[in-house]
Amino acid sequence: MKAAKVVFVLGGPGSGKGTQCALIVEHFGFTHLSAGDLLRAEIKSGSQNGAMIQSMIKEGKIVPSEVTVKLLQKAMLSSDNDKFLIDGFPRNEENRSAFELITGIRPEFILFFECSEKEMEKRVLGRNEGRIDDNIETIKKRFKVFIDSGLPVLKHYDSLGKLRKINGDRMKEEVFESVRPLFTAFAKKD
Ligand SMILES: Nc1ncnc2c1ncn2[C@@H]1O[C@H](COP(=O)(O)OP(=O)(O)OP(=O)(O)O)[C@@H](O)[C@H]1O
Ligand SMILES: Nc1ccn([C@@H]2O[C@H](COP(=O)(O)O)[C@@H](O)[C@H]2O)c(=O)n1
Repeated sequence: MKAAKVVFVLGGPGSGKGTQCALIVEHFGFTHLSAGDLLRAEIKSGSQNGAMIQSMIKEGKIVPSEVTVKLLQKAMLSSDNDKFLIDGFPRNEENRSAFELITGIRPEFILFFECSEKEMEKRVLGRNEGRIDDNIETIKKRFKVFIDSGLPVLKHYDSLGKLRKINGDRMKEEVFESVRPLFTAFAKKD
């Protein structure tokens, strides 16, 4: 597992992480692992953690790291690929340290989409995927959790010189033109 190359993809709810990950997969052959999608699949699977995860997501809270890291680790181990985009993770310092401790992996870099709350709110409310957390009450809670728990993670990686900030407040094609050079450089290095 230590040979795996990981890029963490972060940003507030609706900043466009999943959308840009799909484009990176298409152009650069990464495997996309969304922590949120893995947690939602765990609810659907009837796992004994399902009820707890559902209630945390409904409240916009962060699920205990052990649960999320195990899901990520399982997905990575069952993949043939060695390049992963881990989307929506780490959401707090506990997520970060648990991942490093359990997997022994340090990320190559962190892709961070900066976007205004007004734009993120508009996008999430317009998403129409039937998510239990895409309502104005939960969105406000998710914004607060992002500021309180997510910013310290970004500061940590910034101090290591690993943070790559992208203006996510533009059309998705324009955003991707800022993302592309980071992965072109990474592919050359590889
Ligand atoms: N640059 C963009 N401009 C306009 N709409 C966008 C843009 N990027 C994504 N969207 C739309 O906004 C919504 C949220 O995007 P997406 O799911 O990629 O965000 P996210 O950061 O992964 O959100 P979350 O963390 O809540 O899962 C989707 O409906 C998507 O189609
Ligand atoms: N590392 C994470 C990621 C997500 N969650 C929970 O899932 C919700 C939805 O996440 P998205 O990335 O799909 O927006 C999020 O609000 C958390 O409740 C988590 O606990 N830990």
